[in-house]
Amino acid sequence: MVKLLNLGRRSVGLDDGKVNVVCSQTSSVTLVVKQHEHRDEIKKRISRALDPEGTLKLARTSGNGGRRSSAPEPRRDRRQRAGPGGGPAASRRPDRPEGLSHPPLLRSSLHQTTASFFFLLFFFSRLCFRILPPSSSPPAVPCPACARHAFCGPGCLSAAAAISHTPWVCQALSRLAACPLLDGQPVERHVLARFLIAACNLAAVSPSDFQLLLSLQGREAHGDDTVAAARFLHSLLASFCPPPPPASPFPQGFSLEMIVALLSKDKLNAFGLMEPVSSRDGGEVDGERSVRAYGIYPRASFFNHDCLPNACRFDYVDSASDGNTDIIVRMIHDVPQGREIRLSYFPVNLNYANRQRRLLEDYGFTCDCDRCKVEANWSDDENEHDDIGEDNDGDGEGMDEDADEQMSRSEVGMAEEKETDFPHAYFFISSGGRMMRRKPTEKRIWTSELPPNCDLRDHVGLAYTTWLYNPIVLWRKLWIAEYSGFLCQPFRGEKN
Ligand SMILES: C[S@@+](CC[C@H](N)C(=O)[O-])C[C@H]1O[C@@H](n2cnc3c(N)ncnc32)[C@H](O)[C@@H]1O
Repeated sequence: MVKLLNLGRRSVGLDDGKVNVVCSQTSSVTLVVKQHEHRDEIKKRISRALDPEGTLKLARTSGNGGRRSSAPEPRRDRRQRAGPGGGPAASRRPDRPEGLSHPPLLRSSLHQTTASFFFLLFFFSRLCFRILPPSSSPPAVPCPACARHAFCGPGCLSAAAAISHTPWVCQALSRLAACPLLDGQPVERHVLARFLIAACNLAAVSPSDFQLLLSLQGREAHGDDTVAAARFLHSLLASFCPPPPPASPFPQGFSLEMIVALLSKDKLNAFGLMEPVSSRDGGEVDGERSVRAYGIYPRASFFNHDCLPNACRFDYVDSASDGNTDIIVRMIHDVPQGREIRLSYFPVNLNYANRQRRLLEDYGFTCDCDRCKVEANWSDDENEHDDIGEDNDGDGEGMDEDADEQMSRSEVGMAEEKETDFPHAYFFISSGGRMMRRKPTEKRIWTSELPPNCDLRDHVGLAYTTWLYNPIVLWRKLWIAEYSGFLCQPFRGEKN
């Protein structure tokens, strides 16, 4: 499920000629799904994906069309280690058991799609992906059939048995674990094999959700790596996988073409859910954080990328509340009416060259966002300082979370001198170069007083929860200063 919250002060309006997914429940959010291509296909996809009861409507913009909301990023934090995607009422997966029900916010209007499926875990519960308790009570509940996979409780186990850890999946994963063909293969291929098992299961358990998965962007393999991986996985599945479940529309298993398409969809659309910041024994995770699971959120996959995004997504996988695998997309700042809402597919601190390379390799496009237009003209030296520390993947490892506080006044001054280079930006900082670029009108960004009665604990907590991989943390301090008004708005009771 995708929750969309606008914490800004103005509602976001609509714009003629764009496809908008509109939520009639939240009154203050509109996300414009701006398709770069395949406009008609996207419209069809959206109408297929939405609630036929009409709580969500596909709306053509009509002037001031009221206040709406919609959904699509993948934060496309796909196979990134450490550091980096509601469905049709007609195709719901079985009701989730007590404790795993849908969250109250948008509950009735943004149904969790059954096509949000996940894979991969070690110390995490197989269905909800919460971290498992070390050995204390309540104990983790192992799968009675394979004992390899554990769940955080009986409810989680029984839901998984009907959805994602069906007897077929259980058998397939057990065979996969014992399959010598995977020895010595990169982790990526292990993960992709699990993804294909999950997809094969989805096709049998929920054919309509599988169709939804197929409707996501991505058909062809970008690059030789994907083709080679697809060939390998095709023969791997054929040799070790049990025959597809009887209900499967693919009685012979996936064809090579289907595998290529699925890998491509995964590559373009999967969101990574990161390991917690703390390890299981309570200490800090040493070194890189890994991804604990990937999820494909069909609606969230409508988000396009921007290197200076105006929204970001959060997850709260270890929270005790229901819907812990929901993605929450929050506006970073107010945006003018009609502006497309975009996320960054990776941490924003990557420099121009690395961003372009990654977008081309992973997502198949060249970015010409406003930030890229500006940075394309920067000298190599300027761009070099843009990545965080030594970590060229930009996942933020080792970053001092208070780096932004440490910027000296002279550095602020230097940044001010350059601000005309970057007129559209609210702010952008990089801890490597300790540079800050500010919106020209915000002269007192560092000294703004927070309004009285402003309880920042939740907000700071949110930022901390995700600081290693979420761009917003880079901006946390600035954000608080500049947008203290919106930070003071209540979170409407949802607790994550
Ligand atoms: C997850 S999809 C985003 C939604 C997609 N536009 C759709 O219609 O489903 C990712 C793909 O969208 C396109 N895309 C996303 N952001 C873009 C951008 N800033 N410029 C050009 N294409 C972009 C690329 O083709 C990318 O591989």
